[in-house]
Amino acid sequence: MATFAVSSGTINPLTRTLPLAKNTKPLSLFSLSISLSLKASKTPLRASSMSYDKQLAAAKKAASLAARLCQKVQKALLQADVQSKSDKSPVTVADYGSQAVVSVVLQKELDSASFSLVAEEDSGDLRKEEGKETLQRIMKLVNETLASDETYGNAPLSEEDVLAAIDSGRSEGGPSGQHWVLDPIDGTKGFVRGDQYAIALALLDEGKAVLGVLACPNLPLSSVASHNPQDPQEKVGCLFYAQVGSGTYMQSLDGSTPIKVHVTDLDNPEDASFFESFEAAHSLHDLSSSIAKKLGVKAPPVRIDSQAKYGALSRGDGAIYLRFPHKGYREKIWDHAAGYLVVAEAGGVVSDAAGNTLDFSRGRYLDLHEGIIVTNQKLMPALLKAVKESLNEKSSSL
Ligand SMILES: Nc1ncnc2c1ncn2[C@@H]1O[C@H](COP(=O)(O)OS(=O)(=O)O)[C@@H](OP(=O)(O)O)[C@H]1O
Ligand SMILES: [Mg+2]
Ligand SMILES: [Mg+2]
Ligand SMILES: [Mg+2]
Repeated sequence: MATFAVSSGTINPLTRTLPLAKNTKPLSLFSLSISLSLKASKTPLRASSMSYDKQLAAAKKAASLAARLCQKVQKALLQADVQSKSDKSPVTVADYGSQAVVSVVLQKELDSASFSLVAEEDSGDLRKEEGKETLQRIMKLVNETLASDETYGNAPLSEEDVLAAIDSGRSEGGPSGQHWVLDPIDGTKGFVRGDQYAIALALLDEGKAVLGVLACPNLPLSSVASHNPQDPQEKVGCLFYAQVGSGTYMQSLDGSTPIKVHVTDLDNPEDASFFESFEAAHSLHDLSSSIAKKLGVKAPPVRIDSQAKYGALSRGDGAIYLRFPHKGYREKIWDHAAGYLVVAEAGGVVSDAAGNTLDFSRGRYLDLHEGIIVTNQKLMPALLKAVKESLNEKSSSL
């Protein structure tokens, strides 16, 4: 079979063929949820007194398997794999496949009776006549991925199971109970370009983020500041994870010993570097550069896709992340919940442009003031001041 080279941010598709699933015997997700519901716990526990170790292990497994699926697709990416959703944003077989894998793994590993998932994708387009072929491909990918883990080897999912797994992400979330929050591929544009993307999974308990897992298959294990994309020896593939009150850890996606990570302790903004969206349509680059100038930041912006920015910042690759969407854009909780906890547990601060902490308890949207800013505790006061001044200048120039 032909192979693909993914190097220096470009993808060369050489084949349209993906391997067939090893197993074809269908297992209904319904029967799966019945058997798992018998294990459901009836005792609600409060966020502050809980350990989330079991959920964390399940989330790491789910995100790592989803990353495996995404890596396979990114290596073989075809234009035909990229569809446009009704809001014109791209979606690929990997976005759907990743969402299905995470949903199935979480339900298999944990109590499925109380399972609630707030996730980006839904199966609407896949249920249409023209979505049939794509659905077939997603089902094969999902089954191949699950079969690659020995625990799930013998029970392939049917098309209906895959559709149901994707649609389990329709929860509205909210302030009570536990809700998983998933972006199956954050940075789909980066994914399609062959650049950075992340599988971002968080758990909310009573409206607060208590777990955050970020799988970043293309992020170098060493700092992005010293990253050399020409170096074939350079290792990539990071898994960041955080549990409330327990710090943030990073390991390689192929399973190295985890190391505890911290945001930078820099206190001079002149020495800081800052991250922003790769896509200018997603964040006002002019505004970020005006803020950076006020702070005296000398380094040029580091533009990378997705919540990989939160991961990179949590280990001190850069000191500041600025995100100012164009007017009218409403942020979604899955674009920030996991990244928020990864940074907060590494000692960083994430707020809106007015200094308010992010509120994930209000449903699928994040309602906030103007934008999102992220840095360490020492730099935050100066950053807030620069943000306020730049926003005032911007509004008085309109
Ligand atoms: N107009 C607009 N403004 C702001 N943000 C938008 C906009 N459109 C999309 N999105 C969301 O941006 C997510 C990608 O995150 P980033 O901006 O960090 O990455 S990127 O550099 O743009 O690729 C991206 O996440 P994914 O859809 O999961 O890729 C979107 O949720
Ligand atoms: Mg999207
Ligand atoms: Mg996203
Ligand atoms: Mg996405």
